[in-house]
Amino acid sequence: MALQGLRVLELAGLAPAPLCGMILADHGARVVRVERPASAPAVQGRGKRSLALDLKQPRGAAVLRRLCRACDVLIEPYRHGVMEKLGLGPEILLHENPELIYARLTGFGQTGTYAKSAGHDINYLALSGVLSRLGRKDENPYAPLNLLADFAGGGVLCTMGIIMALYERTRSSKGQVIDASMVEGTAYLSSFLWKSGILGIWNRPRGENLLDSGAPFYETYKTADGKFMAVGSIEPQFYEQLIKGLGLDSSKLPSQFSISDWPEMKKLFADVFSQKTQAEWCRIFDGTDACVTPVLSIEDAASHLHNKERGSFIKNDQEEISPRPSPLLSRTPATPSLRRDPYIGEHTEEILLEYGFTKEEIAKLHSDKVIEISYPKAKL
Ligand SMILES: C[C@H](CCC[C@@H](C)[C@H]1CC[C@H]2[C@@H]3[C@H](O)C[C@@H]4C[C@H](O)CC[C@]4(C)[C@H]3C[C@H](O)[C@]12C)C(=O)SCCNC(=O)CCNC(=O)[C@H](O)C(C)(C)COP(=O)(O)OP(=O)(O)OC[C@H]1O[C@@H](n2cnc3c(N)ncnc32)[C@H](O)[C@@H]1OP(=O)(O)O
Repeated sequence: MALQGLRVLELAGLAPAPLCGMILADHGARVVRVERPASAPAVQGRGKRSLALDLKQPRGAAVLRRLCRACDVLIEPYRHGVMEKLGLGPEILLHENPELIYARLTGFGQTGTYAKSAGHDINYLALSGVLSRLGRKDENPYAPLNLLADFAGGGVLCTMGIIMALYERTRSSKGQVIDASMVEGTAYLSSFLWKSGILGIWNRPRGENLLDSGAPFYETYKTADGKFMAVGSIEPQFYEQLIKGLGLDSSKLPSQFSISDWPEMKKLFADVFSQKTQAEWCRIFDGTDACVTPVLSIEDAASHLHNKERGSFIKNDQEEISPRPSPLLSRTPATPSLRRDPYIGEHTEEILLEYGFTKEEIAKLHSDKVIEISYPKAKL
């Protein structure tokens, strides 16, 4: 795997940092999740091991410093100032390990008025400018779950930063600090919104444009069985196939880009789509270039023929289904762990031994409650 041998410490965070760590683990990195003792169970722990360590105790922070001397990447997801307060700021850790990649994944970044403020995906999305463009006509802006800022602008772009820093390190033998702000990450991945002004596709109010549910040919429609179809027939040659599949006569319809007719066209399409089930529409549109696909549920996505053929989803030893790592690397593909996510502190001892702690040191840290060791219950 591409990241075989890479040592990563991921300090436990809510959503974005765990995705970042999981991507690295899927590609072979040895990711240790450093968790607060007695904390809530983590998610997105695929392929990781868990170390329960109390960083609030000076000896706990000292343990982390020692681990950082021997690792490649540290991912920290706390507000600016938290790591410094613990004596674990980048100046100290990079001084002790100049090759360390110190990735700071926060909402507002390390500087600026909001740097120390609490926030969540919706706040970062709002401050990036992107939220103002999301939503339907005459409705309030709408955040698409916590996918855009937390995961795309946060977890994924932070992973990219780490990979770029690792690549640069092969030349310089030097680590560096990554300031991954989810506000900026969200804006950056949405560069199209800023850089496509010349196309004139965003100059109407929210929900009245080509790609924001304004156009009848870029929309979802309810089917007779209460499911939905997604329509993305933008180009005229594909739109023509949509009209054909719907059984309509294009000579009797307004032209595709007659914006004033869009609301009426939507009503027409909605009426037609409501007359057949999702399966019936799939039989009509599958194999055509109409750009019409079923809106699958999270549960159904894995069993769709196309996704099955590609093995796009995997099942772990608990029968839990999740997406396979993407993209696919031809020579060094990711081979994600199929084991369940770790319990908090399940690997504390194993990890500390691996990083050079003695059994006596571990026992002392344990009896002083600096670390927590939990053993998985045996299956009887
Ligand atoms: C929309 C998403 C978030 C969705 C997450 C949800 C899935 C979950 C959120 C709440 C969960 C529920 C809740 O916990 C209640 C139940 C608990 C139960 O066990 C399970 C069911 C629950 C219902 C549970 C269910 C789900 O899990 C939830 C619904 C996001 O947007 S995520 C992105 C958030 N933003 C960021 O990550 C940006 C950077 N971070 C921050 O800005 C802040 O961390 C944040 C997120 C605002 C939180 O602020 P907070 O004050 O809590 O933390 P920090 O200021 O960063 O400081 C961290 C403190 O923790 C200390 N610490 C850290 N590690 C250790 C350690 N190993 N040992 C000891 N102490 C540690 C650190 O020293 C800091 O202490 P101080 O505050 O004293 O300095």
